[in-house]
Amino acid sequence: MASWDHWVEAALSRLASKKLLRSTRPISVPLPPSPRDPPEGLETFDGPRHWDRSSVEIEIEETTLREWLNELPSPGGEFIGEDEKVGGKLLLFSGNDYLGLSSHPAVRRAAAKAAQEVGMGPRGSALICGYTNYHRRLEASLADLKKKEDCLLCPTGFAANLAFLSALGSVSSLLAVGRKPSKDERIAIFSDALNHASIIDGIRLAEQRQEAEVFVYRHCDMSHLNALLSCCKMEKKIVITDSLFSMDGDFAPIRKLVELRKKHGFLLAIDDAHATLVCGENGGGVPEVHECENDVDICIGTLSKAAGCQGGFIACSSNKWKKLIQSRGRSFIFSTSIPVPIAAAAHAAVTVARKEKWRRIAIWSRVHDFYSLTQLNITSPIISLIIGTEEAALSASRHMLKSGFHVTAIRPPTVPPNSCRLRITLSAAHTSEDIRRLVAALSGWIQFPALEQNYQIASKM
Ligand SMILES: Cc1ncc(COP(=O)(O)O)c(C=O)c1O
Repeated sequence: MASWDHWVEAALSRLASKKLLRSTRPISVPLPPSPRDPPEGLETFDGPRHWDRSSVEIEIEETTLREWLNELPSPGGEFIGEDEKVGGKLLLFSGNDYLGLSSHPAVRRAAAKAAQEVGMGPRGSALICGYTNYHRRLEASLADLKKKEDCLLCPTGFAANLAFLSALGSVSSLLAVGRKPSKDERIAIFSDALNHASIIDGIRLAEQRQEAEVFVYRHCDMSHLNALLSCCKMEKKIVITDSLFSMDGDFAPIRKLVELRKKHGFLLAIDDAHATLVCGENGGGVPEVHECENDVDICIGTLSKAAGCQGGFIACSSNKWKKLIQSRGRSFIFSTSIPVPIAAAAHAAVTVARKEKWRRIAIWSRVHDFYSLTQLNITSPIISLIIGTEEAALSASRHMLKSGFHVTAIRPPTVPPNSCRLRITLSAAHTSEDIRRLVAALSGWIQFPALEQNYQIASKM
């Protein structure tokens, strides 16, 4: 990484000489006198409580349910008849609040307290007036969680990927003083074929500005990646991948990526959006599971999933990257930073998630429950049941809705045509009984290996 250090340093000094080096301006928010003392400290619990259910139970009116059902195009055009009984409660299996933290008292209290004290600020981008101690504290806790030198908050996870990739591209422009970078001077970006849309858009931005050349490797195919890297004569290489793929629920082969990094000397950036707080003893994500935090240079994440809040972040191996991104990351610079109550709530969520380890144990037990009942080869709380055509996936989703489950059909452009699917997400707030009922409802639609096996055993008896 010595050469990357050198290139980033050179890019920073170019920025400084052009008076374009930016830094955030922490501000303190004056506190109005409080009518009564807020509860001391941060409250944590040793197991699920009644409020946890509110993150997976939703209620909708019968008319709304009917509207939902009728909105879905169906070949038969059928709708629920007047005499059909439809419960107004649905069990949610499509959210990303993996640990159920969005309803945690400490998270809600932190948001409410900050809103009472400060209001909804921050009224500007982080470079103008939208950067407070609340933001700084959250950045520090995320840097610590990810074992990185520093961290930069962004308005969303989507914005975080855009900011990182636009800043990355700027390295080649900044170094090619006063002209477009030649092909060899550009950044060679190697990207998994199933990376998240925000990575794709960030790459497109860099490509369009003629700052990068893009090499898309087949999904998780390390031989293909190795071959592409071996053929590439460009100097500034980076590999970027989702760590846990949002639509397929499989993991990137992180150990093999680390081996390839050693061999080819590229910069390794991962989008740990779905694994942060879900994977690893402390919730540090995929790098913590594989004890390779030091081999991952940039770890991007979001606070909108397991943290149950909102906002994105970029944890960087060195503060130089943070300086570069905050000076060149367009979606960071030109967007209002997250509101103070959200920053306060997210900080509480990260703290709670680290302390309440039972939540990680619970979600992985639900993954195991689902596996035991179906024998499907699943590896994470994201379960992708590929159905095929759009019509079939919509019918399956409608069937689940009628059975009391909110499970969405995922269609193009999110996934390729004819690989439409039901995407099921599990949460620590689900119970084993929820999973049993879910599988029973799904089995009216999908043939599971375990049920097939049971059927075969039963028919032989
Ligand atoms: C892998 C991945 N990265 C980034 C994002 C964007 O996160 P956010 O919702 O915070 O914009 C998502 C959200 O769907 C995602 O799945």
